[in-house]
Amino acid sequence: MSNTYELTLGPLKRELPLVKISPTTTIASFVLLGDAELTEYAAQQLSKKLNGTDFDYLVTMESKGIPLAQVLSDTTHHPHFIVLRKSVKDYMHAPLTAAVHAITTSSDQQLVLDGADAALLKGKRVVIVDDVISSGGSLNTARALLDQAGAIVVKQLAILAEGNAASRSDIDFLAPLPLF
Ligand SMILES: O=P(O)(O)OC[C@H]1O[C@H](OP(=O)(O)OP(=O)(O)O)[C@H](O)[C@@H]1O
Ligand SMILES: Nc1ncnc2[nH]cnc12
Repeated sequence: MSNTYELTLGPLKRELPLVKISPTTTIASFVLLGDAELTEYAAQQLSKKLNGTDFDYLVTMESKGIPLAQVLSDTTHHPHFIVLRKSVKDYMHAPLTAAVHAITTSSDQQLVLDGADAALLKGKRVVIVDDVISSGGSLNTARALLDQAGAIVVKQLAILAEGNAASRSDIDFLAPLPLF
């Protein structure tokens, strides 16, 4: 078996390294951080999926979602977006926290919504955006925090839907990504 998977996204091609993450699962590692060209292209394409969607804020998750949300924010003229962090910081005020299980991380993790951001999101229409949706664990936890804040999730976007996520009808994405 080759040790990379060729991802094609419109005119762009990337060789993703295959990485065994458990005895039964190998992923094609998609690390968006640092790939400005792909981030820009993906944001342009995802913005088309938001045509006609009325929303107040984009919400993403630390860390690989951040550059994508930044560019998408610019493209869609929504200058302020919200980041769910992976740890509590001393500068946060009354943060909301929830446990998260993502396919890439076996240890315990959490997602954190700063209380100031939670107050901002109350009653607001939000779009969740991430680089990859796989098990859906991160998305579920993000939704739980947004529910707690009283936000209304109107769309869920990702560049790639990995494994079974590609057959979900409640997310919009640009390409499937196989598991191996
Ligand atoms: O659907 P899931 O199984 O939850 O997987 C998707 C999540 O996994 C990745 O983040 P990761 O946990 O690798 O963290 P990072 O972005 O900080 O690298 C990705 O950016 C998603 O947030
Ligand atoms: N294939 C992948 N590469 C990087 N991060 C991921 N998170 C979930 N699936 C991933």
